[in-house]
Amino acid sequence: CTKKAKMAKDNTNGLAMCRVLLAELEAHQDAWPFLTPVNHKAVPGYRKVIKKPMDFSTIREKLANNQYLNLETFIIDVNLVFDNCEKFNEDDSEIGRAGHNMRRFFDERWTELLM
Ligand SMILES: CO[C@H](O)CCc1ccc(O)cc1
Repeated sequence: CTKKAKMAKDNTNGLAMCRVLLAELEAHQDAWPFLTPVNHKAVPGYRKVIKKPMDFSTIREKLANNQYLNLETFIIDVNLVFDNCEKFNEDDSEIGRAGHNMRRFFDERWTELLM
């Protein structure tokens, strides 16, 4: 097959992996802080502190609208969820711990799928 066809296949495989990974993130017991956008009207300071909000439902919407070029651009958005969480929450807090647990789970899973 041509280089272009191989690239297309890789993207298809990459996007299939995004769907598998996102479903597993959403199903994780510690996913609850990340399932929907933070309500910045209800959380003082959030909009000021977190410049690029991201959550799993927004990632799902972007995936459905074909807004991820490949697995890499998807991983950037998932990491944004966890980086925002670390910025706004103490490590020793319910949500802080959930963020660390979810990041560890995600890192282990995508590396397993890719290796
Ligand atoms: C992913 O959750 C966000 O970091 C917001 C966390 C938060 C929301 C309300 C609070 O009273 C405290 C922290």
